[in-house]
Amino acid sequence: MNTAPGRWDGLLLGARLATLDDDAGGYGLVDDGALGWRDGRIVFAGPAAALPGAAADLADEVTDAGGDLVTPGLVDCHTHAVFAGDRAAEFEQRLSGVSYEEIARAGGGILSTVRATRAADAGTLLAESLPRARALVADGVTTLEVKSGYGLDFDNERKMLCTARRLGDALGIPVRTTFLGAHALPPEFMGDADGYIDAVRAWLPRLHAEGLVDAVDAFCERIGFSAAQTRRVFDAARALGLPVKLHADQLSDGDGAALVAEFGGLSADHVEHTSDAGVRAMAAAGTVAVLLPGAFHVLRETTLPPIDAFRAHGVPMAVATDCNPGTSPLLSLRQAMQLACTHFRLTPVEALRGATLHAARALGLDDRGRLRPGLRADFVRWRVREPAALCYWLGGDLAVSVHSAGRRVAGATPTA
Ligand SMILES: N=CN[C@@H](CCC(=O)O)C(=O)O
Ligand SMILES: [Zn+2]
Repeated sequence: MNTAPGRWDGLLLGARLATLDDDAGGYGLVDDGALGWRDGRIVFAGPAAALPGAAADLADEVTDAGGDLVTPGLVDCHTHAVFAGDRAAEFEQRLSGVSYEEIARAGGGILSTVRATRAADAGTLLAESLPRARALVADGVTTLEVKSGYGLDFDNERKMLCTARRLGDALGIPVRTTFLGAHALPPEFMGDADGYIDAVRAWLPRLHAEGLVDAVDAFCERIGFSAAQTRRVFDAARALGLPVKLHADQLSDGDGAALVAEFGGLSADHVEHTSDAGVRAMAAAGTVAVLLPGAFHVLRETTLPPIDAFRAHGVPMAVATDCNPGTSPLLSLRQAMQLACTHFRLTPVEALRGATLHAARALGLDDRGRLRPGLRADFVRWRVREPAALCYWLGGDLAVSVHSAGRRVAGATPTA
């Protein structure tokens, strides 16, 4: 039953609900739908005709959605949205023919953002990061993951993770923090990657003790860290009971997907070069494939992730922005969904499920990503009717209002 005792905080009527609460992989569409919530949780999601009483008797605030599409709030499950500076000059350099790997090997790339992020004080870092996070929320994001990885020493990794938490407080949405100490080798450890991994392993319990770490990640790649080094980071995470995820097989097949699956990881991210064996390992472990078409697009990659194999083996596919200053300066998860459709040939329903329930799963969260009684009242009212329109428009201002735990965090007032 959808009903619950007591008055609800809010009720949206006349909505075209895409509940995504459909085990067959559909939109779970409900025309002339109603969505009710109380104390931050959904209490009703279904046909208005099935409401247990007159709207005015049920809820304190009743809004007519006028036929607008209403979806679960979007979940951006892979970002590096906290950083200082930008890399526009590097973009220009890459367009003239220099590759991302060449720039990285010459001390640019990630390390140039490390220099800028280390130089920024906490207030500056927050001030620079907030507009990016605000843009993501304005386009429908109600849960945001943010990684560290541009500090690469204890104090600066801590500064990044604290800033990520402050972003959530400022915007009124949950922010999930991922410790990515093993993102790049900082200059002070040049020639001693194993020594750096020792340091990362030592920082992790201290950061975790402060409640700053929800998951642990690494960049397993020829310009990042080896499988053996990644394994040592994962061992440290496991010792603390922390879940792992991995930047896996982005530029080459390094067996990253199989490695993170071996640790029962939440997700393998990028996965352009993942082998069939890697896909099978992910399927067996229940590891989500996080697709990052923004980085694929900006780097003008040509090797597609094994989408058909993920489908065939039932590996859930999430879609995220990978918002970062180097490979994916992307400030809209809807735009990432669009790129996932055009570049990776996801269907619009796969893209929407990928940016909601599968993304939630990639963060280990099962209380959001669908419109269902009992789950968080995270939802977006859009000024379109067709769910496919979310992937169809390139840019634009489509969100009428964005709600986190029932509270409006972006867009017009609920009655607008
Ligand atoms: N691949 C590694 N990390 C980021 C890029 C970070 C950067 O270039 O600053 C990514 O997910 O694409
Ligand atoms: Zn990333």
